Amino acid sequence: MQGIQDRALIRTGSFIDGQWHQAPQTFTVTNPANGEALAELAQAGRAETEQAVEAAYRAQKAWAAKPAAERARLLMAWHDAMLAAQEDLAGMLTLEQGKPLAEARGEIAYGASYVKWFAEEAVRVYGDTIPAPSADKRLLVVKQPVGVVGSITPWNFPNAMMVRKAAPALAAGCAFVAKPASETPLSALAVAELAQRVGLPDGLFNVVVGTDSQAIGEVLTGHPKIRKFSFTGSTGVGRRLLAQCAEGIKRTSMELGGNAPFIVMADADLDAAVAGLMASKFRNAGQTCVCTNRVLVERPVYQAFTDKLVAALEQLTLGDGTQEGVQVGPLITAKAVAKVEQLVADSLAQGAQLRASLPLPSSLAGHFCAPRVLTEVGNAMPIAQEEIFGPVAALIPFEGEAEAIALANDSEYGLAAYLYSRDIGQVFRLSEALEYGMVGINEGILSNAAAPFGGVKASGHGREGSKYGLDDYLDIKYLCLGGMDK
Ligand SMILES: NC(=O)c1ccc[n+]([C@@H]2O[C@H](COP(=O)([O-])OP(=O)(O)OC[C@H]3O[C@@H](n4cnc5c(N)ncnc54)[C@H](O)[C@@H]3O)[C@@H](O)[C@H]2O)c1
Ligand SMILES: O=C[C@H](O)CS(=O)(=O)O
Repeated sequence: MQGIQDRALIRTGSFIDGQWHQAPQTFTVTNPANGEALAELAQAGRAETEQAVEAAYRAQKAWAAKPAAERARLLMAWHDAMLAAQEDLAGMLTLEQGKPLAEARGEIAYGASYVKWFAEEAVRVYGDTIPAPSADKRLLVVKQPVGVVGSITPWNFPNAMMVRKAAPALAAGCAFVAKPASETPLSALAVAELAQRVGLPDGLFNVVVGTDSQAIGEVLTGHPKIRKFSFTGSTGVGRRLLAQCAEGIKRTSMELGGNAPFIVMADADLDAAVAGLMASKFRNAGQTCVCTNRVLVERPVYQAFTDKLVAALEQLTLGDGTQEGVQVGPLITAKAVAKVEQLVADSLAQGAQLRASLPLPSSLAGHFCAPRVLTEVGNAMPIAQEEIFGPVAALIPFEGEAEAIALANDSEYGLAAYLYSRDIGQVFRLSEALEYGMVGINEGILSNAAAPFGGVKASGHGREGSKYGLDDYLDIKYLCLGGMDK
C-alpha cells in the first residue's frame, strides 16, 4: 500500500485476545478508485468470533474494576496515538474506502474526538440516593457496565463508526468485539494496532474480520456472554440483527438508514442553503446516513435555488481521493453505482428531469458515479423513497409549511433533516413537526461528539456521543438497604 509510512499499521488478520490471527483462507481488499488489490486478509468466522467473545469476557471484569481515571488515561493515550497516526490512518482509509483525503483526515479526527469525549465522561458516571418511603430504608442507584459488547459497522466510515461505539463502551468499563465491513477492514485493524501499542489489556478490544458476516453476526447477536449489541448499517440488516438479539434479550443500539429531507423555505439565505446542501449531499460521494436525500424547495425560490445549485455542482472535482483537491471520489462498489443509476433511470421514466450532470472522465477506471441534479421529482418516486447513497440531488417543489412537513415526514426513516429559514417562528414550528432524530437548522453538517447522534422510526434507536451516549453501555442497579432504623 503506497504512502503509508508506519508499515506496522497495516494488519492483515483479526486481532483477538492480543494476538494477530493468521489463516490460509484469505479475502482481498480492493481500492474502489481503480479496482486494484490492496491487501490479502486472513479469513475469520464463527470459531474466531467465539474466541474473541471469550477473551473479552475474561478481560472485562478486571477492566471494569480499574478506577475510571485509569480507564480514562488509557483512552486518552489511544486518542493521542490516533491523532499522531492521522496521516497514515487517513491514507489507508482513502485507499480502501475511496473518500477524498481531506475527508479521511476529518474522519480520523472525528473518530478520535469520541475517544476524548468519553475519556472525559468516564470519570462522571454518577449514581443517586433517593429519599426513602420509610425510616427503615435507604435507597441507592449505581450504574455498572453492561459487560461484553458486540459491534458491527459499515464501510462508509470505516474508522469513525467503530470508534464511536468502542469509546463509550470502554469508558463505561465494557469489553468490545468488533466486526467491521469486509470491504474496509484495514482501518479498524490499524486502530487495534494502536490500542495494543498504548497498552489496552489483551482481550479488551477485539476486531474480527471476514466475509462470512452472517456467521460472525450470529455469534455477536446470539452468544450468551454478549450482553449488548451495537449496529450501524442498513435498516434491512438492522431489522434482521435486532431479531437475532431478541432471543437473548440483549441491550441494543441501532444506527440505521436515512432519507434526509433538505427543506428550503422562501425566506432562506439561498447562497447559505446551496453551500449547506453541497456539504450535506456530496460528502463521501453521497454515501453517508445523514446525506440529504430529498431537496424540498418552496416554489417562489425553486428556480433561483436550482440555478445556484447547478452552478455549484459544476465546480465539483471528481476523481481518485488520493489526489489533493478531489472533492468527490468513487462509490464503494460497482453494485452501488448500479443501484444509484437504477434509481435515476426509474425516476426519469416517471417524469423527473435531468437538470445537470458532471461528465465522467474516461480516465477514471473505478466505481465512479456522475454528480447530478434531478428536478420535478415526485415524493413517491424511487429516488425520493429509497436511500440514494450516491451523488444525486433530487429536487421537489412545494407550497407552504404544511406541505413541507407532509413531504418531509412521508418516509419510514427518521434520522437527519435539514431546514433553511430565517423566520424563528417558522424554524420552531417546522423543527418540532419533523419526525427525525436530528435537525440541522441553516446548517448542513450536524455531527460532533458533543451531540446525541441517532434516529427514530426505521432509522433505529440509541444515541452515540453526547452526555447521553454512555447510558447505552451502562446498566442501572437499585440498592435497597433495610433495617436502617435499628
Ligand atoms: N445511522 C447511522 O449512524 C449510519 C451510519 C453509517 C451508515 N449507515 C447506514 O448503513 C448503510 C450503508 O452501509 P452498508 O452498505 O455497509 O450496510 P449493511 O447493512 O449492508 O452492512 C453493515 C454491516 O453489516 C454487516 N452485515 C451485512 N449483513 C449481515 C448479516 N446478515 N449478519 C451480520 N452482519 C451483516 C456488513 O458486513 C457490514 O459490516 C446505509 O443504509 C446507511 O444509511 C447508518
Ligand atoms: O454515515 C453515517 C455517519 O454517521 C455520518 S457522520 O459523519 O456521523 O455525520
